Amino acid sequence: MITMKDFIAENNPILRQEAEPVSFPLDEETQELITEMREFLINSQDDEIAEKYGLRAGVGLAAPQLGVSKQIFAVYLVEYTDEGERGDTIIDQIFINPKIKSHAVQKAALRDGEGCLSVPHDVPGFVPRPRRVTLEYRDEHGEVHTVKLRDYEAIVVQHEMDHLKGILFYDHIDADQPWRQGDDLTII
Ligand SMILES: O=CN(O)C[C@@H](CC1CCCC1)C(=O)N1NCCC[C@H]1C(=O)Nc1ccccn1
Ligand code: NI
Repeated sequence: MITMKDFIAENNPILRQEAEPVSFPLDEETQELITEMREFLINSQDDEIAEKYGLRAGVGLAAPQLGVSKQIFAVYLVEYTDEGERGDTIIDQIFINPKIKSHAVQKAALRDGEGCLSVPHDVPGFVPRPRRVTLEYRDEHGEVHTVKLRDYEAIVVQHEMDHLKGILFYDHIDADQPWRQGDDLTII
């Protein structure tokens, strides 16, 4: 199973590389990787398992974070009830060779900024991203899908897309005024 020791260090050059496209049908190794990436996200959001294995809870994971420079990321986003029970699944998906086909001009940023499982320290500041994106990707079977995402889901997917392009969230933070909220920035 994937644990935090499988994450490469923040200064590892692989995190700054452009990841390679994946060919289909997927080979055994890639299929195994994909299964493990999704499992990691599910495990990391299970309090007991996360506690037992020292996992940082994550909602998304990109292959380059594990030192694998392939255009693959996983997102596992579920709703939680007030009692912390697992609710509806919002996104449970493997994205392969993803492409942003179009995006809104309007920007959105998370109120508390972003973090990254590959960055073991806080970097404060808004991370402005297009508020809506249209994403085309292949699933693990090679099927092509196109989805429109907005707000939090759009932010998560763009954070992962950045990893495939060697970009880290703090590359987007305004160095002079990290918490500057221009009039075209929606805080969510
Ligand atoms: O590339 C992928 N990463 O670096 C994992 C990141 C991805 C998110 C960061 C901002 C948008 C996508 C991640 O998930 N986090 N960032 C570091 C610590 C918090 C954690 C997080 O937001 N956890 C979470 C959120 C909701 C439900 C469960 N867990
Ligand atoms: Ni990240």
